[in-house]
Amino acid sequence: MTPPQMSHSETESAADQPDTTLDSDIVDDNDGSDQRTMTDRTLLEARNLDVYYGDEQALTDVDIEIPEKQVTAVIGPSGCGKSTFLRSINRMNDLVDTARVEGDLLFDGKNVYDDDVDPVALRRKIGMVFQSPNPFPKSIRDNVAYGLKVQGDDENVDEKVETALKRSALWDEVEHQLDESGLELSGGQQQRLCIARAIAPDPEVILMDEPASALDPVATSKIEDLIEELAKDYTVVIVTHNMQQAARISDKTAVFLTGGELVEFDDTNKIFENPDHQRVEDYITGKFG
Ligand SMILES: Nc1ncnc2c1ncn2[C@@H]1O[C@H](COP(=O)(O)OP(=O)(O)OP(=O)(O)O)[C@@H](O)[C@H]1O
Repeated sequence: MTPPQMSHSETESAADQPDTTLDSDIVDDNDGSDQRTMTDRTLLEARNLDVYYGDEQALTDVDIEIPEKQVTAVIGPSGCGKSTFLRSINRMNDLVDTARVEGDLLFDGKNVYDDDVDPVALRRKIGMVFQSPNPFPKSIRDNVAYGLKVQGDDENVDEKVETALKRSALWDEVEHQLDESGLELSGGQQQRLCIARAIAPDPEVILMDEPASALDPVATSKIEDLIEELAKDYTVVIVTHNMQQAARISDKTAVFLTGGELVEFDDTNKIFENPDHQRVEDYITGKFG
């Protein structure tokens, strides 16, 4: 079951909380070069992570180390906890009353569930893009500027909006209509607008929950190209039902199976060509799920 999408008002109220800077020593090493600077440095790590909704356990003892500036795909059958895992990374599960988290979720070595972490500051560092494009009923410019304004960042807004729209491969299509409504764009353009909104505050991680599942093949292909491009500068974690998509665009793949168990996590080629676990092979080859 896919949990309900957050409404705009929920998003705004989450983002309107007081802003403090996350305790983090991450250095912005984006030099703007076109070369993919893949490293195996761990940026996100779950240790013995359990997530419950009331009495129901959605994630069971998850251990994973997600490398920076790579694309990590999260796959598995419906209800296995993929979205729950994604939402535990930037504490979106905080917005679900019954959700409870145990264990550690480290972002650059800092547990995001520590008392001194402000979820709003965290979500600035770890942005999110949802399944259905959800632009605000505002102009294209204001949609992208929204994340900046919430943080009180009102310097060089136009420049930052332009940069975000260029990075999300939308600028060329909208540069002459920035004051028109974001809702008038096509579905694929709306999703790239949401990606621009997520990257405007210059996060380090972008979480994507089936970002292309509502799009046609051409728009999907553009989003896939964009995701590969984004991984030059950002760490991308993407939930997808589409195994071909995971195989095409990801460097690492995490396979969750029923019960919220992370069964295997490895290089994408290894997972798709020679997984260690029979259950993973059965899932990949379509024997179930
Ligand atoms: N808000 C919620 N309240 C209660 N239970 C929930 C909630 N969200 C998810 N669950 C339950 O947690 C389990 C994992 O759900 P989750 O949405 O994370 O799985 P998923 O793998 O992303 O599924 P899908 O592929 O269908 O989107 C399921 O049993 C689901 O019913």
